[in-house]
Amino acid sequence: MGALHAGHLSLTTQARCDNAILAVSIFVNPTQFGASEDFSSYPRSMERDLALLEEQGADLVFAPPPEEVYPAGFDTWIEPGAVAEGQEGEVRPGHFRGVATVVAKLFTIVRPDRAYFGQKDGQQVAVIRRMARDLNLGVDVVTMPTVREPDGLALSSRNAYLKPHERQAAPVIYRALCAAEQLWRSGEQDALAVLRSELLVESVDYVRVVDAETMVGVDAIGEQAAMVAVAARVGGVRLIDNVVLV
Ligand SMILES: Nc1ncnc2c1ncn2[C@@H]1O[C@H](COP(=O)(O)OP(=O)(O)OP(=O)(O)O)[C@@H](O)[C@H]1O
Ligand SMILES: CC(C)(CO)[C@@H](O)C(=O)[O-]
Ligand code: BAL
Repeated sequence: MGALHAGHLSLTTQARCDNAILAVSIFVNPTQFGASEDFSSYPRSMERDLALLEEQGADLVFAPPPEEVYPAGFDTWIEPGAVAEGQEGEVRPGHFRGVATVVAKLFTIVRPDRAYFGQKDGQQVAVIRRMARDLNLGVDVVTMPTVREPDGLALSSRNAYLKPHERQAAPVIYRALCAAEQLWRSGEQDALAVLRSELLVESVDYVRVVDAETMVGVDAIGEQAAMVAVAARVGGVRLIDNVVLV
């Protein structure tokens, strides 16, 4: 969505390496924001973003105005299924409908062979993978690892909202996820026990152990990869993060 940081640039660097042509979209998509969310205040830095993408060797930047993506009378939506019901989908009703619809439009306009998304938004990439498969979109969805600050905080455009003391507190989210991962590595299969470990961070919207592909909650962590997902408010800022247990 723009306000580029090293997390975004990890996607463009990999895409640049894998493909002859690199297209990047910068679009703060109004339909994935709830009425009381931060659409109008969301960080925007188009000139800086364009300079960074030029450095990255992008061939094309698609940065349409909202009315080009949603002209008057626009009224067709993609409604993802169960994969979008929990976690972010539960706290942000309609969010994944907006994400799926705009990503389907971007895929249709740009017609990429491969599309790159970050694991930081773990449910988002699961929703997009499911959509690409279910609708035979012919796009190979590539997931890139979460890029972090040295203290573990996942890079996010919304980190810019953190006040200094909140920025200091925010790495607790990743520390808690690491503690859960360690508990699992030490042989704990009980998903609830993993959850209980240390995931009592600031003000928690949710903390879940889900199947990493379907996003459906699991009781025991078995053969299938599981994702421990957290959304928490640090001060006024809502942050998400996750680790995958494989
Ligand atoms: N720290 C990160 N590591 C890897 N990929 C990331 C990271 N942060 C964002 N991305 C990915 O970059 C793409 C664009 O994300 P987006 O523009 O929403 O950025 P963001 O920084 O996650 O914003 P916000 O957290 O404010 O929603 C998404 O695929 C997202 O998962
Ligand atoms: C997938 C996406 C481009 C849809 O607007 C956005 O949610 C993002 O940048 O993560
Ligand atoms: N990075 C996911 C986009 C959003 O929070 O709306």
